[in-house]
Amino acid sequence: MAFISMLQLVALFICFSAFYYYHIKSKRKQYPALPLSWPLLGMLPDLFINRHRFQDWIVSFLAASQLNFRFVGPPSTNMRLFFTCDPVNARHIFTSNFSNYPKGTGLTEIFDDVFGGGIFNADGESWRRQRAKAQLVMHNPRFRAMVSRCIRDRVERSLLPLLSQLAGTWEACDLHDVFMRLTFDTTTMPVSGADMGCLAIGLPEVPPFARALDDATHVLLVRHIVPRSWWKLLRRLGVGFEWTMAEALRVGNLFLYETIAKRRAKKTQEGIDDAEDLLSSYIKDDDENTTFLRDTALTLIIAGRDTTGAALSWFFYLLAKNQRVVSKILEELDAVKKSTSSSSTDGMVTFDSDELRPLVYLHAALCESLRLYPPVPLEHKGVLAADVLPSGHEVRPGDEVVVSMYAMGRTESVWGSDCGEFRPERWISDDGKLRYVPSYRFLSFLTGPRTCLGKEMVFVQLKVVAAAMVKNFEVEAVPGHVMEPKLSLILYMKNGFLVKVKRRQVLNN
Ligand code: HEM
Repeated sequence: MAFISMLQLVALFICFSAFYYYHIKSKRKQYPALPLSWPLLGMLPDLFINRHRFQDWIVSFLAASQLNFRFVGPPSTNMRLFFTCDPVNARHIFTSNFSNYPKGTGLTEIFDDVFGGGIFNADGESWRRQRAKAQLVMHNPRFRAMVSRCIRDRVERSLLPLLSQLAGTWEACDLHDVFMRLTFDTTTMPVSGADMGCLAIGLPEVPPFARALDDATHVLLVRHIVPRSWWKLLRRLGVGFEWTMAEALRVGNLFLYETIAKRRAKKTQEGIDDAEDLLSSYIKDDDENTTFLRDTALTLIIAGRDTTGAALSWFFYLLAKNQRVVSKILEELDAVKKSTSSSSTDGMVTFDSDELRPLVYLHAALCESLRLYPPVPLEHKGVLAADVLPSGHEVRPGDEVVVSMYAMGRTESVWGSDCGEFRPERWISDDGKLRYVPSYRFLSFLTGPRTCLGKEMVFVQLKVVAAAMVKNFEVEAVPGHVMEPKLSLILYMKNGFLVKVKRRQVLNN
């Protein structure tokens, strides 16, 4: 009897599998771009198969589903993600019904040991208070002047000499690595006052703090993918990738607490003036508690360094493929009264951020690059109360809303049939001025009350670096090098960006 029922069970299983196989096959045929839901596994198999092209996979399923798609994980995990790249939904989530879409407990748990109570991980009153304070210190004109000085100094003393040396040897270099080092230096200095010296001729070994940040960022991504109970167990046991995180936090905290102690000592001995770094401003005003200072400094360093480095990398990747755009940027730069930099940079030309502010084409080209390659490609939000989005889709508590900035930048109904092209002209109106584009369509810096606080600082840095490099060097991508985004929270380049650089003939005005 038991034997027969076992046979029956096997037969039943085979029939069910065959039926399901044909059902899936016909669905695949009908909707080839949409993820399919499997018993026990939900849609995870599609995610796994497409992990090497994660962002483009999201673009394809959102395009095939009128910009909105409900993704479900294995039933046991309660993983319910509502993907959207619909601008009206983005405006609703980030602005009109902002208070219903907090970071959510799922995300705050993932980020807790890295960002602590810092602004990225805060909601409600704590977030409001931190945002007001950060806005005040970052909008201080003396802080802005310090950011401009710092980036120009690094370009003249580190970036141009390094590229000049590489140009002399016609040696290939990884420009992605160069930019990550540069922006690590140019973020850590204004945020914490520490000079990391990552970018120099010979590309010295990066300091342990920089490596710790890389490791922590990687583990944060892994925590997004594996079920919560798994990574929490590994963390309790202190093994696997959670061991890496523990070590990264140890190294990171050592650096941060030492830096805070130095700033405090300086305050006691010499006082602190307005022109100094953000950490000093926090200490000067009300000397917040040490944990808060650590969380804030780390949040701002992570917020600024890799995003800006990734933005520069993708911008030069697009320029390398679009010489027409390079020529137009050069034309615009030729009209600027240039300041020739010091002899240490071999007569190369650099620009001050004030000289670059009026340049429309350069600004348009940077926005165009940020549209196609937003350094933060996805934004997650929790759902407090059940709601109906403007697209008509319902979301309920326990769902996670995932807005794809990467997909929105590549959506025809938002940017037109040439949305895949790099065309800075789309940002310029007929009278030659910058065209107004609502921030819920150009989401690279988010929109609404949580809009990026570093946006102005970013454009200053991007312009000073881009202008100096375009003016003094020709950048050629090494043929055959495959360029694609890495599966990560930031849009890094998976294989780096191998280039060769050549000095450009500079005619001084
Ligand atoms: C190209 C460079 C950058 C891009 C694309 C970018 C993008 C973003 C995005 C998408 C957010 C929203 C993140 C979230 O809420 O989950 C954000 C928030 C933020 N960004 Fe940036 N960012 C960049 C550079 C910077 C820099 C250089 C700083 C300052 C050092 C900075 C400071 C912040 C802060 C403080 C927030 C939190 C705002 C809040 O929660 O109220 N960002 N940024």
